[in-house]
Amino acid sequence: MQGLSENTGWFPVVFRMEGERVLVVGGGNVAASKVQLLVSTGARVEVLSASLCSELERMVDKGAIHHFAQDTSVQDLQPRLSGCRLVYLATNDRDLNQTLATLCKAHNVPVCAVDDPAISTFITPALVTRGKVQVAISTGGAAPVLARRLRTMVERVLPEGLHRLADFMSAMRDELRQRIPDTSERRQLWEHFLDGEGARAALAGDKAEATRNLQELEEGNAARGEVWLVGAGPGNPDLLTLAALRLMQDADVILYDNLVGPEILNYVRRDAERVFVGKKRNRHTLPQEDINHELVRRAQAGQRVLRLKGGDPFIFGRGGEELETLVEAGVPFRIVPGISAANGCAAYAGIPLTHRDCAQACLFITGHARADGVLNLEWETIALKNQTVVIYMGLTMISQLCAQLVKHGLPENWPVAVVEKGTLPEQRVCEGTLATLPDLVAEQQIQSPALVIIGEVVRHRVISPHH
Ligand SMILES: C[C@@]1(CC(=O)O)C2=NC(=C\c3[nH]c(c(CCC(=O)O)c3CC(=O)O)Cc3[nH]c(c(CC(=O)O)c3CCC(=O)O)/C=C3\N/C(=C\2)[C@@H](CCC(=O)O)[C@]3(C)CC(=O)O)/[C@H]1CCC(=O)O
Ligand SMILES: NC(=O)c1ccc[n+]([C@@H]2O[C@H](COP(=O)([O-])OP(=O)(O)OC[C@H]3O[C@@H](n4cnc5c(N)ncnc54)[C@H](O)[C@@H]3O)[C@@H](O)[C@H]2O)c1
Repeated sequence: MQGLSENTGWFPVVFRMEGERVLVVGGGNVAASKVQLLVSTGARVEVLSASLCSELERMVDKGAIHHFAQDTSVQDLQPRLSGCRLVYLATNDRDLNQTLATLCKAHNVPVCAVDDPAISTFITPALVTRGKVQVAISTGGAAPVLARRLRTMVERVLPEGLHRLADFMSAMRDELRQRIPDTSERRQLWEHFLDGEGARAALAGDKAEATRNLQELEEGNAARGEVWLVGAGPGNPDLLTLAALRLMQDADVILYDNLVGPEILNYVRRDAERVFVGKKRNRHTLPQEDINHELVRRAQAGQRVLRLKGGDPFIFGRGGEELETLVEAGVPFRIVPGISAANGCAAYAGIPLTHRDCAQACLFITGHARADGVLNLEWETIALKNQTVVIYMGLTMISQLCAQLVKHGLPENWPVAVVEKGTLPEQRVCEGTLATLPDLVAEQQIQSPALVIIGEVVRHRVISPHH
């Protein structure tokens, strides 16, 4: 299914730990780091180890944990397992950890051997905590240091008062549930709240202002749909804008084309409805008029509709036509530009689109032919030196294109490149000339989506030694 990532084998859930018994075997620094996390959940922690590091000793002295001063064998552990929620094996004895893990599994008690994810039935994620808000980061045991680095990054972006915001929302939830029984209406209200002044007030601890703002939103809360026309860029999710990402997380429904791949759709809110509206050359799944109509219909029903387009909506994206319909119907909209294929492919192929030595201009052209198969272009203005020509959707007409440019005055050895699946890991670049390219494309079986770049800048192509 599109949008689902591959099988990870691990599933993060959030367990209620208050008052639960947890055993930790081992008394070193690693045991201490797990014990600290566990104690902060309200779990009853029992540590089994002959020796304790100073931190664990301090916790025993404070009465925060129970200590059984014994080196642990199967016989010692077995009678303690009943009624036990989790077991950590944190000794420095790999064989022992393995034997004890087998015992725990036989008794169906979840176990983490800190030196061996392969025999563990659970592992500990890196955690960022702001009151009730917890962000858990796991690499499935692959790279704990990476998990730790990501934790630092998340720490930096989460706002300081997040716990206050969560507490405020929690406190208002019951009331709101009674006043607004409809779930999707309630969710929309919360999202408007989070976008605005109310959330800022709650973060800063100003409950009165936050309450006032929420009330205002509620009073003016006739469900109001809108359409967001968003460019998703050339394919690589690294090239999404922050605005695109935010709207992808907020939308109720998304209408997307072929050029928006699963890599991008992965970033759309999980429970948003997804509508594929197709669009491959000459094979529209939904005709453009139906798409326009669908956008209006859904917005008028109160949905926040994300119209997600490959590249930029205003560059060969028919975004203009969709907006005209919205304006006629009085539907509010927002436009978010995307990185167009020309920019993305040029950068990822290392071809500068302009260059002081040879190109002072750059033309973007669509290579989409008329129904009779003829390319109807202003060849005199295209077949010029000192400029770069970028052709979108030019692959099927490549022979005609090259022939016309030679016929209108460009030399046969004029450089041309085709970038297939630009910006994605599978990207291929095929370089040739107006004379050789059509055969090269056929030989190398270049497929769409592909972008054609014509001009001397192709000779200035640069490739980083690290790639
Ligand atoms: C997230 C964090 C939580 C925590 O510890 O609370 C955590 N490890 C952290 C740090 C860390 N761990 C290690 C180093 C030293 C560098 C290195 O050696 O690589 C550092 C860095 C440091 O300390 O800075 C060594 C190490 N760790 C494991 C092995 C065994 C192995 O992989 O085979 C070895 C090799 C031992 C050796 O060879 O001697 C195994 C596990 N470590 C996990 C979690 C689980 C997987 C989580 C995931 O990725 O999903 C898992 C499977 C089991 C578990 O512990 O539950 C915590 C971040 C703390 C934070 O938030 O700052
Ligand atoms: N998961 C992680 O986050 C992580 C991080 C670093 C290291 N490690 C691994 O975790 C292991 C423990 O690391 P550490 O730094 O805490 O080691 P450590 O040597 O400081 O501590 C080992 C502890 O285990 C105790 N122990 C030994 N045999 C025991 C037994 N039979 N019963 C009860 N306790 C026993 C020792 O008394 C000691 O307190 C290491 O082998 C290392 O490979 C895991």
